[in-house]
Amino acid sequence: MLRVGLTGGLGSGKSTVAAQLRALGAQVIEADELGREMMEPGHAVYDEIVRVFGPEVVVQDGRLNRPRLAQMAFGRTGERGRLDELNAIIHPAVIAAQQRWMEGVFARDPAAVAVVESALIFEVERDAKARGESEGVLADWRNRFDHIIVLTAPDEVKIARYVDRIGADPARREAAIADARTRLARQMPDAEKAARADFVLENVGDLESLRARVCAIWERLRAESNNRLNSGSLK
Ligand SMILES: CC(C)(COP(=O)(O)OP(=O)(O)OC[C@H]1O[C@@H](n2cnc3c(N)ncnc32)[C@H](O)[C@@H]1O)[C@@H](O)C(=O)NCCC(=O)NCCS
Ligand SMILES: Nc1ncnc2c1ncn2[C@@H]1O[C@H](COP(=O)(O)OP(=O)(O)OP(=O)(O)O)[C@@H](O)[C@H]1O
Repeated sequence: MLRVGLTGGLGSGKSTVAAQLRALGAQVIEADELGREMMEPGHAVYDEIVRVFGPEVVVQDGRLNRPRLAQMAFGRTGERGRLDELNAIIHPAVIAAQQRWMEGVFARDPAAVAVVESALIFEVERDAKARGESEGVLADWRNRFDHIIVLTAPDEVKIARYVDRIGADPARREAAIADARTRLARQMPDAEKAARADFVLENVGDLESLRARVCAIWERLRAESNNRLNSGSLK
């Protein structure tokens, strides 16, 4: 068994690499997906968001108004926003769900390589400490992962990819770029992420070059997982 974190800033290529790893045989989960599930009506996280942010973040069908919540969380230009409050509600639940998912994967397949894709592996701990929470599930990402893969790219490349991916129409492009910059500003710079990584993938070339480097990393991860199983050194 091997627990791998796949991280990188917005638009760095995490989902792309996650899909490549999945095709090679990794078990992969996306933190964003877990977060989205928990933000659906019927979940405690949803209830807490509505309690803290008020009924204005709910639309008619009872689901959350994500653009409104994003505006409140990240703030309008020049405002601080309320992201810390939102993170404090969502992050502990998402990390706990990641842990449960990994336990399930390894129970089914002790040789599995389990990959958690998340933009915020390092930020979760940094932001929890800033809130004064130095104990608990968020405390140390090193306890949760055996290896970390970090994707990097210049901010302008990341922003362009993000804006293209969300399909912002030309009239909304400037606003989408500003939104991307606001989000990036709340993420750890690439150099700090890379300094904590076991594998750094600079994603500035074409997809084929990325895939070749992902394959090489995959071979090492798979071999290590098998070696651990064979030597009985399950953590
Ligand atoms: C504010 C919300 C409602 C905006 O939703 P929206 O659909 O517009 O964006 P989405 O969730 O798809 O995120 C898009 C990108 O924004 C960036 N981003 C999202 N949350 C954060 C955050 N807390 N800090 C920094 N960057 C973030 C990431 O790069 C992410 O890939 C949502 O992002 C959210 O609830 N964020 C806080 C919880 C969180 O950390 N989620 C991400 C991992 S669980
Ligand atoms: N090397 C590359 N060459 C060309 N396009 C790429 C490359 N890497 C990623 N992309 C494209 O850039 C966009 C963003 O990539 P992806 O969704 O994988 O990033 P992400 O880190 O998961 O983003 P987000 O944080 O916004 O969810 C996608 O449309 C993807 O197809």
